[in-house]
Amino acid sequence: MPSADAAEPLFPLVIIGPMAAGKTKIGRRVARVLELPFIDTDKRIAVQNGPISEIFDREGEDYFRVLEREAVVEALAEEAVVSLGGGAVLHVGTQADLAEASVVLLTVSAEAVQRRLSGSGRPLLDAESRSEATERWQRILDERMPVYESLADVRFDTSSRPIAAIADDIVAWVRGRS
Ligand SMILES: Nc1ncnc2c1ncn2[C@@H]1O[C@H](COP(=O)(O)OP(=O)(O)OP(=O)(O)O)[C@@H](O)[C@H]1O
Ligand SMILES: O=C(O)C1=C[C@@H](O)[C@@H](O)[C@H](O)C1
Ligand SMILES: [Mg+2]
Repeated sequence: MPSADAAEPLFPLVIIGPMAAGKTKIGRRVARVLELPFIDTDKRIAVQNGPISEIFDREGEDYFRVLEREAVVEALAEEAVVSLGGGAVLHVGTQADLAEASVVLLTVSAEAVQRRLSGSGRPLLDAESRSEATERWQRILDERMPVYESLADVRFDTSSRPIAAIADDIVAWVRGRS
């Protein structure tokens, strides 16, 4: 993981990590505390194109990734807190763009995530049971973790602490860099 460099621009502040790590909830709170706009790329895609699960069903994952890349490019041009979809970091262009941003990785244990995985529009985790969804989540995480780690400037685990406390830690980290 690269070390913090005070000369780097602070914003956008980008939140990455696996599904249900808390990117949306924690990112929104960080933005509120920093008095910055908040952008969630999944939410933007859904507002413009309909629910993500329907995009996957209708057009397939590759089409979703094209929409996602467009949403990421647009979001990263803004001085904002930006939460990315879990797989957005797979795009090589996004990987290059994140080298210029402040990147926070949120992690979560499989035990904690299992409690968070209700049947809520995550097409890659569609499964008969919560335990099967958690197994899928773990397999996807194992594949992506090296990418997340290579892009992150700092990481916070969300398994066992309240959203507000984690958001405060992120804000303190950001303020410590400026
Ligand atoms: N620190 C936490 N402690 C307990 N529950 C949490 C915590 N952070 C997030 N959650 C809960 O986990 C669920 C997923 O959070 P959130 O939607 O923010 O995750 P995400 O990383 O944006 O997931 P997605 O893959 O859907 O984009 C929500 O129900 C949220 O309330
Ligand atoms: O991890 C992923 O690949 C995904 C995560 C979600 O945030 C959504 O972007 C979508 O369901 C795909
Ligand atoms: Mg989210």
